Formats: sequence, C-alpha cells, structure tokens
Amino acid sequence: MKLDKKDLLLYGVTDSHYLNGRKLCELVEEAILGGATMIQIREKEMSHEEFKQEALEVQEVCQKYHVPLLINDDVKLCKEIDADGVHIGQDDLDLKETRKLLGEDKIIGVSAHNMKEAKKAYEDGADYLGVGAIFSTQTKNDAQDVSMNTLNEICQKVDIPVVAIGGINQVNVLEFMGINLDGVAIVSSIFGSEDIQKASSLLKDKIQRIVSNKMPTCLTIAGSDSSGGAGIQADLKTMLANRVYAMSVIAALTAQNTTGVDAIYDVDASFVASQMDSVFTDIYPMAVKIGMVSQKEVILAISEKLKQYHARNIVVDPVMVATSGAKLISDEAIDTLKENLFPLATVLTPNIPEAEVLSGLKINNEKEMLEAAKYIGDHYHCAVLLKGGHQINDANDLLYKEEKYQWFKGKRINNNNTHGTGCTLSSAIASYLARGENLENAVKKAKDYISGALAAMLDLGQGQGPMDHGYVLDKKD
Ligand SMILES: Cc1ncc(COP(=O)(O)OP(=O)(O)O)c(N)n1
Ligand SMILES: Cc1nc(C(=O)O)sc1CCOP(=O)(O)O
Ligand SMILES: [Mg+2]
Repeated sequence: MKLDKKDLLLYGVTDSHYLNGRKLCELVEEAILGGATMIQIREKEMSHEEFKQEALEVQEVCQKYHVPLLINDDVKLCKEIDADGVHIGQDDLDLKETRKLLGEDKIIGVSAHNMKEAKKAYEDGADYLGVGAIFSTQTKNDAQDVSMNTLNEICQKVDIPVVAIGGINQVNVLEFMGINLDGVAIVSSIFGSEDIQKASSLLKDKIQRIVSNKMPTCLTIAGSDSSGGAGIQADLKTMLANRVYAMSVIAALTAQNTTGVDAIYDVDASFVASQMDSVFTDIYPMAVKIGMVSQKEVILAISEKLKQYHARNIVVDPVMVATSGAKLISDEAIDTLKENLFPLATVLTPNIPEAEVLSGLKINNEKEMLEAAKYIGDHYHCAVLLKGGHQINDANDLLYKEEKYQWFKGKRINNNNTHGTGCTLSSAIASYLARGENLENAVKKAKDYISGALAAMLDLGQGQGPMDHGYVLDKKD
C-alpha cells in the first residue's frame, strides 16, 4: 500500500498502559470509529511474541475499516505479518536498509527533529515525517523538544507529508493553525481519554479544519476608537483590506473623533482575558497585533494569555507617547509593558518619541535612530521597526533585526489626515506575518499599503482625519 497523505490526518499511536482491562484492538476500534485515519502499534515493553499477537489482532480491526496499520520500530515484524508499514526513528534501523527489507510498497515513516534529519529522510525515500516533540509529553521519556518554527520550516521546505507528534491535545492542536502540516500523531489524548471515540472525533474535526484552512487569521488587541480611524476599528479594516480574517479583543473603549479623545472607559483585565480565551480556543490567530494598552492589570493579563496559548507573530505598537511628546500612559504601565509584553514581541513599532522613552537616548538624526533601535532590540530580544518622521526624515523607517539594519524608504504624501497611521501600519504588518511573509517583506508590503491609504486622500472630520483603509476595494470595480 502506498501512502495517501489524507491517511495521516489523525494518526493514533497505541499505548497499552491505557488498557484498564480492555483489549488493545478494542481501543483501536473505538479510535477508528471516532475518526482515526491511521494506526501505529507502539508497545515498548512487550516481548516479540506478545507484540506480534497484539499486532495481528489490531491488524484485523484496521483491515475491517480499511485503515492503514504501521508497526513502531520492528521492521521484521512488519514484513512477517504484512503490515502496511513501519515508523522508524533516528536510532532505529537505517532507512535505506529498511526500504531494502520492505520494498517500495510499504509505507515508511521517519522521525525528524530538525531540518537536516528531515532532508536526509526525504532524500533517502521516507514516505512521511513524524516531527516532535512539539509540546511536552509524558508518553516518551527521551523525546526531544522541537519548536513550532522548526516544524513550520520543515513543512515548507521538505516535499513529503509531515505529521506533528508529542503532547498534542484538544486545546493545543489549534496552535497548528497556519502550519502546512498533514496531520497529527497522538497517544494519550486519544487512548488515555475516557471516551476514546469522542476524543478522536473532536480531534479529527479540529485538525481537519486546520489542514484545509486557507484563510490567514489575525487578532488585534487594542482600544476602540468610536470615530473608526484608529484603534480596533482601523486594525479590523486594515486586516480585511490585506485579506486576512480579523478578530478583536477590546482592551479599552474611547469616546473620540478626529479632534481628540473625550473619554476613556477601561475594560476589566478579567474580561480582556476572557475575550482572549474565546478567540484562542476556537479560531487560533496566526498573528497578533497589540495596540494601546494602558492598565497594568490588563497588560499582565494579555501577557499571561499570550504565553498560555503560545501566540506567535506578535506585533506590539508601544503606544505611550503622543505625537506632541505627551505621555499617554503611566510610568507604572510602561514598566509593565517593558517587563512583561515586550519580551514576547516579534517586533516593536515605536515612533521617535516612544523610542526615546524606551532607550533613554535622544534621537535627532538617522545615526541616533540606529543607536536607539539597537538598544531597544538588544534589550527586549525582538526586532524593532523605528518609524521615521518627526522632522528627522520623511517617512523612512528603520528595521533592526538580529544585529542587522534595513531602511524602508517611504513615499512623502502630502496628506494631513494621518489619524491612525501607527495602528494601521502595525496591523498591516501583522496581516502579512499571518500570511506567511517574513518580517522584512511584511514591513515592505505594510508600508506600500499605508502609502496607498494616505494617497487616496480621504478627507473626513473636522480635525486630523482618517485614511481610506478600503482603497484597495476600488480596484475591484
Ligand atoms: C508518527 C511518529 N512520529 C515519531 C515517532 C517517534 O519515533 P522514534 O523517534 O523512533 O521513537 P519511538 O516511538 O520509537 O520511541 C513515532 N513513533 N511516530
Ligand atoms: C511516540 C512519540 N514520539 C515522539 C517524538 O517526539 O518523536 S513524542 C511521542 C509520544 C506522543 O505521545 P503523546 O501524544 O501522549 O504526547
Ligand atoms: Mg523508534
């Protein structure tokens, strides 16, 4: 049997520690009835004879439902009972030897923990890769940690199907959103569940949606701007215009218009946390933009939830200082941002006054922009997009990432209606990160988008008006 990659979707791996008086083949049948698409029999503590006996019984069930059965480690047993294939690790029989013994018709899966092992397995003829452990697991003592980034890179660059393995459960399975994988291999969250059939069915439903999803997802955590030009409203419009599915967690409400902010109504930290739970446990965001958050407790709640859900591609617009130079949030909140939120950021997007506050350096020219960006990036271990303007240059922004600098030249557009430009730029960057662009491309595309929104010359309100976030829609007329 050759591998159909759809069979990898929900790959159940057995463990007879969960028998509880039942037979292994019965547990496997429940998993298959719930939706398991492939089974691996993996029993480390059985004699060869016991393993063979169990494998034959499991094989009968798998054949009844036309679900492929793979044998863990034991290549000879696979041949002996004519199973559909084997899964071998880096310390098991060599892949080329295995292929020689089993021939071309058997499925051979190989474990990989990094790009080098993945490429070698591909070159040597593996049919699929098992990449893990992605989350911490009690099931395999000698499992090696593999990051989501490594998994993502392997899925992008190695041209054979990939399953993730290790500690995957009903909640964290959603973190695979946006990773181009083919399925998940699971022991305890299937076979250790009280209701194996139900657990398998729920897992299958979730992984199916993730694998087939083509729409990038993006979340903004910010304040609402009743006038629609900045904050949550600008972020949602920007995300839609840049073709991602947009979600929001509202951290504060403002009564404002183009002439100023009239009132602020803070949202309780626990309600911010609840909104994040609702989002992250259903439609997992592939990137997160964080705008103005001014309450210490709210910042702490956001940081905790971002860590809990292993959020990735986090763009933090550190809104702290108004264009006029006036501080918008308290010193205590700034300290909380620095200690708790900035270290989680993929990129920070300060303007010049904010960069001065964060670096403690005065910025009067491009050389001082370089120094401040380096200070901030090195200090918080993230990339920094230091936005130009403020009399230093036109609209040239500086990206500092991993000791390297890159200038992004902006088009000078003679439009005073710039309300919400910071929000718009950061949410456009988040949108492109969600779409899988690297940071440099995301910044470039986000700047192009904002130039277009300014150049559309919308003129609304009696003060500094908003941009036309939807200008891209005109092209569709
Ligand atoms: C699908 C899948 N992926 C990885 C493994 C781990 O294999 P290995 O590294 O050989 O470790 P053991 O399972 O033998 O302990 C797997 N079994 N299945
Ligand atoms: C069999 C196995 N292989 C792993 C690897 O990292 O290669 S982790 C693992 C155990 C997976 O069990 P659970 O779903 O209970 O965490
Ligand atoms: Mg092995």
